[in-house]
Amino acid sequence: MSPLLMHSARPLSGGVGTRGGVGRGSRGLLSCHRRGRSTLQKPLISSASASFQKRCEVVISAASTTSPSSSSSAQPDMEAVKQSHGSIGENDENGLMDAPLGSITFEEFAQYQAQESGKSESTLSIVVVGASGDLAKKKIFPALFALYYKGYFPETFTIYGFARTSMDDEEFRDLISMTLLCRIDEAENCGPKMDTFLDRCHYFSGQYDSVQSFTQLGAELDAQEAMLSSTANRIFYLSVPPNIFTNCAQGVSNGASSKTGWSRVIVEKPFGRDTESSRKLSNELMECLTEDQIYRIDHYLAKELVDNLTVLRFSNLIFEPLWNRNHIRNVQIIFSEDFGTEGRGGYFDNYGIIRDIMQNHLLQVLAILCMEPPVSLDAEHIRDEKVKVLQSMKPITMDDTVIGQYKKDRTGKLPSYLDDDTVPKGSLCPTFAAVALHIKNARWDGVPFLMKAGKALEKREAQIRVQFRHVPGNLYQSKLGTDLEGVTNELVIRIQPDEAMYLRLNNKVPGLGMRIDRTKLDLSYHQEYGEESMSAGAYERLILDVMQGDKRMFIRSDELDAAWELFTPLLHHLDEAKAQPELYPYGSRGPIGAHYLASKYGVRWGDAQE
Ligand SMILES: NC(=O)C1=CN([C@@H]2O[C@H](COP(=O)(O)OP(=O)(O)OC[C@H]3O[C@@H](n4cnc5c(N)ncnc54)[C@H](OP(=O)(O)O)[C@@H]3O)[C@@H](O)[C@H]2O)C=CC1
Ligand SMILES: O=C1O[C@H](COP(=O)(O)O)[C@@H](O)[C@H](O)[C@H]1O
Repeated sequence: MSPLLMHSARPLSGGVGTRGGVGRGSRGLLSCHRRGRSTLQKPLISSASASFQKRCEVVISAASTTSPSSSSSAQPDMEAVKQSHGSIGENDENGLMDAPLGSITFEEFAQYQAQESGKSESTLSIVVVGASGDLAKKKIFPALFALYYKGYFPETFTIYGFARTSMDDEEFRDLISMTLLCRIDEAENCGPKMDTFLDRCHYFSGQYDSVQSFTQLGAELDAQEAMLSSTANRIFYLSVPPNIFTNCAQGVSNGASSKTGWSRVIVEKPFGRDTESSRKLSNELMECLTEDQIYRIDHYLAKELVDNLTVLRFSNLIFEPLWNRNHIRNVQIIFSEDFGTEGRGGYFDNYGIIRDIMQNHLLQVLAILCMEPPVSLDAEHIRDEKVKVLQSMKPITMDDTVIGQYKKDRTGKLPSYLDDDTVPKGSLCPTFAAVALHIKNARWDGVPFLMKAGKALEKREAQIRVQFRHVPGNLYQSKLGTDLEGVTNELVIRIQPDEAMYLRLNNKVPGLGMRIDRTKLDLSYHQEYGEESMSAGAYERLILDVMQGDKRMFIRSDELDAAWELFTPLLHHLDEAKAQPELYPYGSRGPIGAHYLASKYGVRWGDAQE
């Protein structure tokens, strides 16, 4: 049998609209996957299948009487496919070898058919690798659904979950449907949209270190996509533990990347444990992917108020002239969570709070806050400026570092870090850290950047506080008291919760006499923009950016390297010295050492004063 016949016969023998017969497990290549829920996918696939079947029959009958190259029926088809795909048999844009000239794959044929039937918009497939995991359930699938709900997906799209766990499509849909939400308006068509979305979700059980698994997945994707468009773009979201990133990237590159469009790979954090391991990981990824294809996620960059930092700084006249050592006394970047590492102790103990939060999320915030104005808003220009900030930072000293670990709360009801069964006995892993950072450049020389991050603290909060210098020769000094540093202007950017920006200033209390009050110019996002304004989650924003190829909010390899170069000596020193963390009670404000660190710079933590 000619290759043409072999390829063409596959879907026909699998049967249209059945589950089974083709590919893996219980799914058929052209299966409709629905039991009473589908509204959209079924007719689309059915009509594509019928038309496909008709075209195959023409080719098959022609091929069975004459050779494809001499067949009057088959010849125009082959030519048209060749024209629409360039030269079949040569390397395509992903460097993959296709079928030899003279044969035609089923996918190529179906692509041609899709093109013929007018489906010119490219289709998008998103594969979540590690789909059975915590992040996938909590963040990724809800974000994908929200994007679909809001109309950001192309008309045709396919979602695949990939993991080792054995599940069929229905079980997978049941699993992810638990966390899908209509955040905007529960009443507005949420149920039907959810059903349609779930219809497009499929599951593939495979091994992360098996190129064969990825090749099979690739073949399933080829088949799905071929019904929808002649151009298929693919996003692979690696939501797996970091030791499997490389295997997955190899699998994607060698077995599952798109043959007709782009393939992009989202890599979750952590990117290594230190400079060396991060470089190793980067090199391994670069062996199978190009930098262009890699999207290293830092979801803090997509938080609304972090995204707004460049707007605040570069579209308002009033801040930029003050944004330097002459006017700013110190900057604080604060992260706290009111829960411990419960359930994630195994992961966390290998990393600790500095690697988990500071080296990435908080340092990224600092880089945007301190960078020079970029040449443009282009991702490369912004990342160029961020790298310069990171490369201008002084090494962190132990004198400028405090580490802590939570113990039981005062009542003894809330557990200590060490009470977690997944944490090794006697672990010294810090769940809290505070550091003072310094930038050696003309703008920031002498300004301390105080950063602290902790788990199991009194509240969940992330904020930036820019404390300005006092007014020289202040005419109102007698009214303001002796602590002039305590009544300076302060710009507070509350990243979460209850997103807000406010400026602390001194103001006359209305009425007779002269009393001065420290008050706020307050922009509460909730009040100003309403609840809907905050409905876009960080993961939605990031996935949309990957769809659009916008890398502004993703970490470039040199940025990553500079971030590790800053923290690695400190991290190694803490490990080698077996530094003892200061214990603090669960639910408290953290170790007292953090307050001493701030006072060394004549500063008080702003969050402690509210
Ligand atoms: N969860 C969170 O809140 C956050 C997570 N991240 C990062 O996202 C990624 C995914 O996180 P999360 O979903 O929590 O991770 P999980 O531990 O839940 O792992 C995801 C999936 O990977 C597979 N897996 C787990 N351990 C192993 C292993 N040792 N060997 C092979 N496969 C394994 C499992 O799927 P199966 O067994 O079915 O193959 C699991 O469902 C990680 O890199 C994490 O650091 C980043 C920020 C927050
Ligand atoms: O990356 C991480 O972030 C979360 C905090 O993210 P948020 O968006 O909820 O503020 C943190 O809990 C986790 O330990 C860390 O890995």
